[in-house]
Amino acid sequence: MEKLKSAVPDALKQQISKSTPSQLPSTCSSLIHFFHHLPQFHQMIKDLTDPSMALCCKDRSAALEAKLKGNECVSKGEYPNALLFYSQALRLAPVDMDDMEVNLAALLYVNRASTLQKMGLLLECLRDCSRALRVSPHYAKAWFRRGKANISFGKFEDAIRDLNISLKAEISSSGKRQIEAELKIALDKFKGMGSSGKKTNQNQSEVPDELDQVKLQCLLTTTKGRGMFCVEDVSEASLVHKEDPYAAIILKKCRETHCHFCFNELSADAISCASCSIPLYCSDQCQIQAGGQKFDRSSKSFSGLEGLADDLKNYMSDVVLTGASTLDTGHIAEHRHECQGFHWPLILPSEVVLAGRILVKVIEQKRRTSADTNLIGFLDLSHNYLQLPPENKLEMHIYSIILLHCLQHFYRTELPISGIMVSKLVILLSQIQVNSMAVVRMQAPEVKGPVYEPGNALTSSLEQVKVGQAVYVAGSFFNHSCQPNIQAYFLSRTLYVQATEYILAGSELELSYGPQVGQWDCKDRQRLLEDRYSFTCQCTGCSELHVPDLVINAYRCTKLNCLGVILDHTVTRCEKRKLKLLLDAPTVFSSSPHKQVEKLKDANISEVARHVFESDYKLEPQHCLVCDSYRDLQASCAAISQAESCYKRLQDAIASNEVSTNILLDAVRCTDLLRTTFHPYNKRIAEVEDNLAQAFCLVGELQAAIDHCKASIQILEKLYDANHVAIGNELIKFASLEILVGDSAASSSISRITAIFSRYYGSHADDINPYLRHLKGSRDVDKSPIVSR
Ligand SMILES: C[S@@+](CC[C@H](N)C(=O)[O-])C[C@H]1O[C@@H](n2cnc3c(N)ncnc32)[C@H](O)[C@@H]1O
Repeated sequence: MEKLKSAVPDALKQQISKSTPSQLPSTCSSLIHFFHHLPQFHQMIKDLTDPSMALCCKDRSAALEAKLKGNECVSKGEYPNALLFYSQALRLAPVDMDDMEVNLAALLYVNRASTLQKMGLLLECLRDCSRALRVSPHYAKAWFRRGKANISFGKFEDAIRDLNISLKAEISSSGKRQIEAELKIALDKFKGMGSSGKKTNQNQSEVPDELDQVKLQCLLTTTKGRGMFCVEDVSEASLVHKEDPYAAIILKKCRETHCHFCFNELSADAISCASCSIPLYCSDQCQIQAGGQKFDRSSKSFSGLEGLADDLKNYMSDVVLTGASTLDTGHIAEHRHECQGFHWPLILPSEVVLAGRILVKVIEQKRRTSADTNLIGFLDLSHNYLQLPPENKLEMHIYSIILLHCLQHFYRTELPISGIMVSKLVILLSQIQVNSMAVVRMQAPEVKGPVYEPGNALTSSLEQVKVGQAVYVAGSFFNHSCQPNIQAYFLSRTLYVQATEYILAGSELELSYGPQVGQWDCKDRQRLLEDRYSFTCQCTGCSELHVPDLVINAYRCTKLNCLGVILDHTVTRCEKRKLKLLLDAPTVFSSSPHKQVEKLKDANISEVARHVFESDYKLEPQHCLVCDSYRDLQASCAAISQAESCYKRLQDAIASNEVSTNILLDAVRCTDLLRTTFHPYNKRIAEVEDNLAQAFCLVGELQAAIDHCKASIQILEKLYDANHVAIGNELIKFASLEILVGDSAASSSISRITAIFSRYYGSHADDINPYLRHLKGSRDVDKSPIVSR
């Protein structure tokens, strides 16, 4: 990329850096023309699209090597390693490898199934047996393994059928003897169990999602372009929107750990694409929907075994043909055009590959509806092309031309390489920047046992991890607010949007694109939104004076018992801008400064910044906003920086689980300094209290841990609404500690957490945050305290 960039002549670079959307067809044409005569460019496209050079090819000898390693691990009893090697072999095995006694894929599935069974993963074992049978329906060992798995499952009727088919398919007499012995076990158990061993319905009943009848309208706003509004009142905690992505892609860092279709964590029996070694899926269903090819030849060539009774023949075809369907799922196969021995999807950035998926979907949809194939205007979404830095504009041009060349290897003449087409891709890339959402999962903490056992207290913060990136068409019309009234979350790759408060008819529904009031101060939120999305936030949280923005980074007044805030220059500048906005055009905003004081009396704004409204709206840095006392912030910062190095030592000690008494005592001492320098509601104090709670928990001083955790929550309650999810997350740690000391108050903490999480995630709260289920489970267990209070 860097080489291509530097090869572009300066004059063309200049043109591109200054280009507007309407000039794009011309700048794109010029760059196409330049690359057309550049051998380096053609070499790059060849490298990305030549199947003989692809890194993603199947590899017979590597598959066999991995299989051998798997076998060695099994013989040493190293089952988790064996699992890894068999999965790797399956990923690399060519689908039609029939030059061995048994098809290699079928053999590998059975080997993996037997390993899974040894690891106690019966469902996974059963699925792998069925996959082996879909490739090789007459494979006696696969039926045998399936029979054994069904015995372990207690499904004796199925086990008897599996073993009878295995017996018919097996040719060696020693093999037959082994099967007969297993069959006897199954028959005995079936008789012994009576009806409880009868076939059970494996399908888990799924609770349908209830989408409340919330009517939404997309309307033009005065400051933020289009936005989503509700037509009627929306009650708190109701689901207002649910949508599957137009296109989605897994992030590179999650390729080996998460399903490439649904983005859930991969199961032990993950499956791979039949034609390339890149995507991994958690289930056959995900693989079908993604459009990758399956190890599945049975539907074409299935024939029952000679002399088999009719009911066994039917059973056999049920097992072999289930999941083999090439049923139209309604999904556009998002992997198919990336799976022809090309390895560009592996190399290009995720958002470029995502743009390819969107373009392909547009083409396929137009094909299905026989619409005009002139692909003018892919998606009607906003973009930020004009605001992009020059460097990004050039990169987008180059990537769009590369992507189009790569896609041409699949679509040939259907995708002409023209200035117009490339310009549309450039716009698509900037639409993706503004509109795509990060699909996130709550990182589940490793919980090895009940919460009331030491070591299972959750004192570190729950982290959200980004697993995918997706574009939702209607979801793209929700604007951002730093004080959102809705929350977005994801199950599988589906977007859910839920109201977190009562919303009056005609109001705008706004979610947070990341930053929120209480999390960062106004200038930091604005900076992030400018950098990432190229807009200046116009939300109410960034337009009105309020307590969290005033206190979050504030210093303490030097006068005893005064709660007024002292601000530094940067925060003062930002708050002054808000004040000026209000004074210049109070009618644009919901309330005038005076009214705001009235409105915010409950929120104690006068307690921390009365002066602003009493003395001509004066806001001076380094002076208390209640009593005007002066604080030398340079000296305060110098003192705080010493304390910070002490906290750094504490954090390192927590990370390595080596908290010494000295480090802990130093940190406690420094916290006293922090409390005399920072405003009592300053977020840094909350963070430090949280660290101290974690450290005290690690050294087993649970009461001290509880006290510090509580102190942290009390500060957060000044920064966020009391029912905010950030408080819920902290309360999880608090309840976890309460349980550990046997405090019966844990029960009410858990009730509060449950209420908060239902407000944000409705009936999906436990799925979104698995630790919550764990915590709730503990409430029902009567345990005496491990440490008495
Ligand atoms: C995902 S789109 C939302 C829909 C968009 N308003 C439209 O007309 O298509 C994001 C874009 O909306 C605008 N936007 C969203 N929230 C905003 C806010 N709080 N302040 C200003 N502009 C905002 C920005 O232009 C941003 O790039």
